[in-house]
Order: sequence, then structure tokens, then C-alpha cells
Amino acid sequence: MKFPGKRKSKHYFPVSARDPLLRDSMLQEMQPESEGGASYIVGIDQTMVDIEARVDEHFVARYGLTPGESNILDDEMSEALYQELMLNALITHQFAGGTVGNTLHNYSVLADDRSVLLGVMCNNVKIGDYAYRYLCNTSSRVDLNFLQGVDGAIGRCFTLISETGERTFAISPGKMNGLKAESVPEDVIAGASALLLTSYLLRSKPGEPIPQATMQAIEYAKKYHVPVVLTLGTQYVIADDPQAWRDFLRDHVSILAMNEDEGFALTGLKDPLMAADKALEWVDLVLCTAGPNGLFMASYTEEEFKRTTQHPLLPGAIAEFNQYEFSRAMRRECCEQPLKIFSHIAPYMGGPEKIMNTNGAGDGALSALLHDIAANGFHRTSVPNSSKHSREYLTYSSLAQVCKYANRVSYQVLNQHSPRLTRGLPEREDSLEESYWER
Ligand SMILES: Nc1ncnc2c1ncn2[C@@H]1O[C@H](COP(=O)(O)OP(=O)(O)OP(=O)(O)O)[C@@H](O)[C@H]1O
Ligand SMILES: Nc1nc2c(ncn2[C@@H]2O[C@H](CO)[C@@H](O)[C@H]2O)c(=O)[nH]1
Repeated sequence: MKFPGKRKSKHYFPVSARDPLLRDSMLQEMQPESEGGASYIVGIDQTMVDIEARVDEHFVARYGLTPGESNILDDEMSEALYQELMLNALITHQFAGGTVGNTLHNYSVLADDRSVLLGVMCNNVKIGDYAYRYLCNTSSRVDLNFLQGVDGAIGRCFTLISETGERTFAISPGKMNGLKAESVPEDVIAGASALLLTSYLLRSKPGEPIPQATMQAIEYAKKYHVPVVLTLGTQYVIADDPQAWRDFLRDHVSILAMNEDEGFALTGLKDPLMAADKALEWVDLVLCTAGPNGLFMASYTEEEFKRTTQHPLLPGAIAEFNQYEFSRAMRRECCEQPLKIFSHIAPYMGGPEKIMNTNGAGDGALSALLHDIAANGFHRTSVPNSSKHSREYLTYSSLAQVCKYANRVSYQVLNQHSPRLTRGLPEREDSLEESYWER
């Protein structure tokens, strides 16, 4: 486990700790962990490759697609669309994709540690085909041993970028929704620091098993008190039935990741701070990205242990909302006197000079949050007596610190073409507190 934001291990296991017993256990525990991994994230996804193409303004309308949406195609339409892209040589890039697959890959790159992907994979993989590319473009730290074999293709996600830069997904599903409930391993969920899901998993055709597999995973997560993390797909997926999603969040989810449009579809509130605040009625921790306006986080902490920020207080619909952003996030049910906490950060260094691709910037932010959550699990197992764990926190770091890290990772994704990080953050950033942040 590398530590979030490239912090040195001393930030996690302070060498000046006074208790010699604790220090001995620290020394033992800091030995390289076994391959099994003391702390990991598990996720379910529809296995798919992204096929990115530049298209003219009429293309999306001609295929009857909703711009900005993730549209599902039937086989006939998929073939016609693919043939047109090929004929006109419009395909510019092909990557492994899927919102959860991207997030787990990025988590594993950042943490240099294990994550587990549940989903389907072709029984018969041929060199050069899409399944092969998917496997080749996934970090070797993502454990693919629990994938379920299927006879047929994985999904294809045509990522159509219009002349105005708008991004529309057109999904050719193949067998991506074929994951069965019996392929969800109870012990893998039981040992995880978090279970990552996306709202896309629940919108398959009648008879496809992936929604049941998702509900099975949620049941296991609840049984073992593993936080369930849900990333919302697109605003349209949510807008179809916002009340059903609110109920789903209330009943099953601890941590919610969304962008401001999805936040609006869910809550009816345009202001991302207010949308995040509203979502705290249903979940314990919210990450709401807001494109060029940076990102917001909201959660709960124990009133008695709240920590006041040293940053300037920010104006907003909730006055001075970031006042306690130096506090660590907790589940509401674990607080005796829950206090809401909020944080905001503007894009890292104002955003890159040239944005290569915004696809996956939100997934990148979430992978940073998951890294902090897993680091908390790692530290809890390594130094269980630490005062850090005298209460059951969700994150290792304060909300403000997680915001910085998430934002930094989004910047990295904006700076490259693929939604999947090709490498971790630069080595010279050995602390989030060092001057690199002040530039
Ligand atoms: N135009 C921009 N300028 C500067 N920073 C940006 C810009 N767009 C995005 N970002 C950074 O990326 C983060 C995530 O962006 P955004 O809200 O667009 O994610 P998203 O819509 O969830 O993306 P995706 O669904 O593709 O993963 C923002 O919080 C911000 O830090
Ligand atoms: N799992 C899943 N991912 C999707 C879907 N539509 C788009 N994406 C992914 O969303 C990512 C960007 O967040 C892209 O890399 C796409 O692969 C979908 O229906 N299901």
C-alpha cells in the first residue's frame, strides 16, 4: 500500500510514536504485505472497451442517440454504427473502459496495491480481440481471477466526441450483463475495504442476471459491514426515476460519487454543495465533482471531535460551509452527535493548460477517495490500537485532504488521453503539504 497523495509512511506510522509496544507492532506490520493484500477494494462492472471516435454534429442524431447519455444499442444498430466508423476511419483511440473498471485500475495504480474486479470475460480470448485488449490494458494489480467466463463478446462502448466536444456513449452490450449472483464470492466481499458499484449495473434487459449479482454483493457487504460505494452513471439514468434512486441510496449505499448534473437529476438542486447536502439524507459521504468548478465533499463527523479548518472560510448557500473540513468522515450511525462537514477545492493549479480528454476525470477523483478509504483499512489492521481508530472513521484523512488528493488525480486524468492512469503521481510529490501544492 502506497499512501494517498504519495505521503511518506511516517505520516501514517509516525516514527515519534511514544508507545514502544505500538512501535514494535508498527515495525512488524510495515514489512511488505503478502500478495493476498491486507486491504483492497472490490467492484462489479460491465466489462467493456471504449472505442473513441470523432463524429460530425449529425452523427448522434442520425442514430437516434440522446447526446450526453450512455445509450444502449441493439445488435443491428451496433454493427451499422461500427461499420460507419470504420469506413470513414473515425476511430481515434481504443482503451479498456467501464466506469468501475477504470476506477479500480486507477486505484491499483495509485495505491500500487490489489483491487478485485467482478464481471464477465470471454472464455475464448484471441490475441488482438477486444477481450484481449481489455486484459492488456488493465493494471496487473487488478485481480481478475474472480471474473466469470461467458461464451460471447464483452461490451463495446462507442465514445462519440462531437465537434463541440460533447461526449455521447453508445453501448453494444455483448454479454457484459451476464454476471450471475453465484459468481459473487462472499469471502472477497467480506474482506474488502469497500464495494464499488455503478448505477449502470441496474439497467440491463429483463432476464439478464447482473442486477441480481449486484444485489447479492450488497447483501454480503451489509453482512460484513463493508461500505457500499455507488457512482452514478449519467444524469439520464438517474432522471428516469430519481425517487427509486433515492430509495436505493437510503437502503443500500454509504458513499455516493456523482457530478453536478447527476446531483441535479437526483436531488433537483443545481448547486453541487446543496445537492451534496441533500444526499446526506440518504448516505454518509458524498463526492460531487463540478467540472471547471472543482469538487465538493460532504459527510458526517462526531461533534465532539470536529476539527476547525485552517483554510479561509468559504461563502456558499451554506455559510462558511468548510468550517470543519479538517475532520475525518464517519458514518452517521456511528456518531453519537452527528455533525455535517463539507469541503470544496478548485481545480488543481487551475486545471491543465490543454485538456486532453475529460472522460474519466470523475472516476479518477473517486479512485483517490477509495485509496484513502483502503489506507484507513490498512492502518486499522496494522496498528489497531492507534488513537486514529478509537472511533470508526470511513476515511484516513480529513475531508479537506481527500479533496486535494481527488482533485490532483482528476488533473492527471485530464492531462492524458485515456480515462485510465498510465502511471501513478510523480514521485517528487512526497507530501500533499509540501510546496508543490502551493504553486
Ligand atoms: N474544464 C475543466 N477545467 C479544470 N478542471 C476540470 C475541468 N473539467 C474537469 N476538471 C477536474 O476534473 C474533476 C472531475 O470532472 P467532472 O466533474 O467533469 O467529472 P465527471 O463528469 O464525473 O467525469 P467522468 O464521468 O468522465 O468521469 C473536477 O472536479 C475538476 O477537478
Ligand atoms: N459500466 C459501464 N460503464 C459505462 C457505461 N457507459 C459508459 N461507461 C464508461 O464510463 C466511463 C467514463 O466515466 C467510460 O470509460 C465508459 O467506458 C455503461 O453503460 N456501463
